[in-house]
Amino acid sequence: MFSVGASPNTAARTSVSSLKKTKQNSRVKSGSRRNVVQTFAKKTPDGPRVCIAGVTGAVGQEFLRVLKQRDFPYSEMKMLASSRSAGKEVEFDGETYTTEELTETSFDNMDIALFSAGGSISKKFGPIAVEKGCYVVDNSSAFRMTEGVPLVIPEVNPEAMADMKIGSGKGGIIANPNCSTIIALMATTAIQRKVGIERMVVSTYQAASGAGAQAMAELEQQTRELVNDGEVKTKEIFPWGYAFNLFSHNAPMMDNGYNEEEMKMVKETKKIWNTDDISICATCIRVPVMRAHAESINLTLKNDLSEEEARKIISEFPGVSLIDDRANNRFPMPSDASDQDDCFVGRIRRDISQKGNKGLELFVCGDQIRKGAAQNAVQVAELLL
Ligand SMILES: NC(=O)C1=CN([C@@H]2O[C@H](COP(=O)(O)OP(=O)(O)OC[C@H]3O[C@@H](n4cnc5c(N)ncnc54)[C@H](OP(=O)(O)O)[C@@H]3O)[C@@H](O)[C@H]2O)C=CC1
Ligand SMILES: N[C@@H](CC(=O)OP(=O)(O)O)C(=O)O
Repeated sequence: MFSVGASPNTAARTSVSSLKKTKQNSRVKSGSRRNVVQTFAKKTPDGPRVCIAGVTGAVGQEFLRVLKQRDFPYSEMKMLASSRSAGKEVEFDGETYTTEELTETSFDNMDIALFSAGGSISKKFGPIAVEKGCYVVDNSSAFRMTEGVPLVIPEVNPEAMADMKIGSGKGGIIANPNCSTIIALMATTAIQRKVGIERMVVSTYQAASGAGAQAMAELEQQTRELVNDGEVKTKEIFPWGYAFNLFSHNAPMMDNGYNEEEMKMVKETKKIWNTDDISICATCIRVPVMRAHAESINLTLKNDLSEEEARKIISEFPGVSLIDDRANNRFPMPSDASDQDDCFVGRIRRDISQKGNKGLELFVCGDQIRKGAAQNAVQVAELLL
């Protein structure tokens, strides 16, 4: 077993896997499966011109933090949101920017547009940006299943966008996968590569951040109300109480009894792994956690894999750290993953309900706004450089 440090936060950062790979500021090179550290300048005349559509939202704000933390090179930065936010000041990298209303001319002379303003905005403005020669990294689900649009987790399938580079004279759309999908595949891709996965059953425990900044504020408000007044009074985002409660994911329900979030996990996994030869089902639940998702994953493998080998290959995967300390009953928690780049995996064990060494159970936590959204998108943008 792997031991972890005394405090939860130390524990989160202490992992066997940290020895063999880079952490903060690591970059994944196209065509490579390992993180490679590179040093980029920040504001630099030959950097790309970057705009952020949805900068005032939970993901948009995280874009700014991630761009800065990863020293993303840029020559110009433009902040875009709805007309409600036009004129709002945004601080980035020591400069003050005025938020502009997103319009058709917003993408003139831009190289990269990071979109996180919802699917309808992406559908309307994504193609306009591309027409103007801009690369769109889209956080919404608008184009994820569109043929020809790469759906990329840089640690998993950078090759899907290998021919997309700034300076090529054309633009394009790259879709950022659904956050629950990203986190699940960070935990399981090493296993898929090594022995193949026949069946994957996922149960998620999803944070408020996945429903946006207002849902996070409502969870905080309801918690205060429950503690101070004994009842939930504010129900603007969800029709039921969220604090001290949990409920089936709020994505629209489909005819087959699964909701859209669950079906995204099924379809997106197949596209990212480029295979139909896998059975997947998911149950997605919203829990009263602020920003990191957790997922319990049950696998049926195509070939035998021991628990020890599984632990080894998962720990070696870039962007993954282990917290798997049975002696102290210490496994990944959302508080470990919040604000962290890595996804944390633990509870790696044989599924005793399956014969031989073909059944595996594991648990993963990842920050929904970070690796589940903004960080993954910025890593994708790095592949464009
Ligand atoms: N895995 C992933 O890739 C994830 C993707 N997402 C995607 O990102 C989107 C945003 O999520 P999140 O940040 O949590 O949501 P928020 O509700 O926190 O923010 C929404 C953002 O979109 C902007 N916006 C809304 N309407 C318009 C408009 N008409 N024109 C321009 N901008 C507009 C808002 O601007 P204003 O403040 O002015 O209203 C705000 O900046 C989601 O809808 C989803 O599509 C989210 C989480 C994970
Ligand atoms: N998956 C997010 C919501 C979201 O934004 O999903 P998508 O990017 O697939 O629309 C959640 O936790 O609810």
